[in-house]
Amino acid sequence: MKTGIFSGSFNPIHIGHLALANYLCEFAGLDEVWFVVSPLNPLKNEADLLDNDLRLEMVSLAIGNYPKFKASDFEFTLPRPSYTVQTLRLLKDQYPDREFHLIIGADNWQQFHLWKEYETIINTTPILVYPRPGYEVQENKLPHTIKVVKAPLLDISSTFIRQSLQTGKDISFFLPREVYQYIKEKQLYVNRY
Ligand SMILES: Nc1ncnc2c1ncn2[C@@H]1O[C@H](COP(=O)(O)OP(=O)(O)OP(=O)(O)O)[C@@H](O)[C@H]1O
Ligand SMILES: O=C(O)c1ccc[n+]([C@@H]2O[C@H](COP(=O)([O-])O)[C@@H](O)[C@H]2O)c1
Repeated sequence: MKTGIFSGSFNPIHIGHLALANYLCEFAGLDEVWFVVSPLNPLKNEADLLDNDLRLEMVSLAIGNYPKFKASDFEFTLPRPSYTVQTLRLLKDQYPDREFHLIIGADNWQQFHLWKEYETIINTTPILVYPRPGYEVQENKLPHTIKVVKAPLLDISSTFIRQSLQTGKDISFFLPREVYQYIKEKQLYVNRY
């Protein structure tokens, strides 16, 4: 079983994340993708981060009943900040029947040398890098465990979503309908950022 680990802040999840994960399952050989919601990215500021449970709930709403996706709270009980090397270690211990592949965007790949024990991750886990406009990946210099995914590019970010919501834009087509409704009902991302 090839399982993609897509860990992230997902603050909130948007169609860019979902389309990429969908592509990886249907066209790039993954059997499933787990969206692992991170309590705290070690390199990000906590100030603009919504509660873990709210972000997880939005991921659950977003994936609906597509059988290859799973919303995961695996990192909720781990120490903070959320170090991926530790997450992968524990995942491999607890799910020895799975072959884990780490999914990251090119923005994260550019900063990968700042990640805790990044060399261990490179040596022990295949990585799928998703190109993002503005973040160049030099494919000819990559270690053999790292593959660049030729998925269609959707140049949107959670930052764009948060800022648009805060300024009152109707961006309902950038998020799954259920997530957009949830954000509106709970009035998330209104008075912050
Ligand atoms: N449009 C996108 N399509 C596919 N993957 C994305 C996209 N945006 C971000 N990612 C990747 O998804 C993972 C989780 O991203 P994250 O939750 O930080 O989203 P983000 O949109 O980059 O958020 P923010 O703008 O708050 O930094 C990261 O590896 C990131 O590179
Ligand atoms: O392990 C690290 O040192 C590390 C450094 C930066 C980011 N990460 C992880 O990378 C994932 C993507 O983060 P984000 O905020 O871009 O969605 C998230 O799961 C973070 O915990 C991990």
